[in-house]
Amino acid sequence: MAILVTGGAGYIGSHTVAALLDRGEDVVIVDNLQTGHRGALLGGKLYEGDLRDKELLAKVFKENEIDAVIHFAANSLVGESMQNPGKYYDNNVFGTLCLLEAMKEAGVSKIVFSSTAATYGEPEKVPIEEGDRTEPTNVYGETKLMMERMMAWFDKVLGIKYVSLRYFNAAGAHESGKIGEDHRPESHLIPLVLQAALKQRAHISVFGEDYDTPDGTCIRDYIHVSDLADAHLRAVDYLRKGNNSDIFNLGNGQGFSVKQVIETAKQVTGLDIPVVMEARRAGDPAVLVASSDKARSVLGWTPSRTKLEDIIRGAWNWHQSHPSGYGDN
Ligand SMILES: O=c1ccn([C@@H]2O[C@H](COP(=O)(O)OP(=O)(O)O[C@H]3O[C@H](CO)[C@H](O)[C@H](O)[C@H]3O)[C@@H](O)[C@H]2O)c(=O)[nH]1
Repeated sequence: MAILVTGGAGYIGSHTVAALLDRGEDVVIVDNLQTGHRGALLGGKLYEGDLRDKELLAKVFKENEIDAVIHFAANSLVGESMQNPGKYYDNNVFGTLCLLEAMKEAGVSKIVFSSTAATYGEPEKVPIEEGDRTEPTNVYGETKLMMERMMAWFDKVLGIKYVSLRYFNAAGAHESGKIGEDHRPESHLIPLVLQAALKQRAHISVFGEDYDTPDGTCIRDYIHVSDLADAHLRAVDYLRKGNNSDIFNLGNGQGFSVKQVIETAKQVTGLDIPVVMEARRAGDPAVLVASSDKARSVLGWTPSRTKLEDIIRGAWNWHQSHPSGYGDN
């Protein structure tokens, strides 16, 4: 039996594919390679194409004995979603509908879903727990919440079981040094800081130092991408054992400020990183930190790469050895 990974050539998808291959799973990937990279795949059988292509999906389910799906394929840029909402409803929401319909047709009843802390919006308290209010403040978070709700109804009506994993700030790179983070354009803090260290950009901008936090900059929960990958494998096992659908936060449980990230990057790289203070970025909550107690107790998940310094060192190794990311692919 194989596991279908949609969006498997993306950042978190490719690390999950690597972890699945490591434990000997058969892996089938569907990726349209719009934001993913062929070079990020360390193995598996790739179908290059889009979830909204119903014929392609029918062919994938026909040609492979798929037992479970891990669903990453989506657009995930908050800023872009606020400029082009239709793109997010189409690719994320309609794409997920096509996938669930294809699963129904093929009789596949297990799906692990890549969700986000952006489903909560401005948190009502910190650390955030799964039962807390979900009121997204951007279209990206809204579409992910809609996708979760769609899965809940496909479970109630058709018995398709899901595990939704709400990640906080994915960071770091694979221990092998072969795969890492390559977004174009890059908008995430750690890769941007490291690109500034490599002199690929003139400086790192800090978006706001007047937040209600100890040093005035935003606090986020940075979680290693390989720890995230491990949680997906545990979620597949959880569903294979016949458990019920559920939602889990995935984070370190520890927050670091933008200034702490930059200081740590300076130490790890031993390089000067020019910093420019700028205005707040729209829609950034001051503090986002996860309670991952539920994932720990129910899935037995324990993140093992929790030191910010180690997370940044892994990312630095990747950036140094791949200064142009995956190059043209
Ligand atoms: O050049 C930059 C880039 C980011 N930041 C700051 O660094 C922090 C982290 O920003 P990222 O863009 O790296 O990450 P976000 O917290 O905005 O977003 C992440 O978490 C979101 C959930 O809240 C979504 O899941 C999203 O996809 C994911 O990247 C924020 O306070 C941001 O303002 C800067 O100061 N300068």
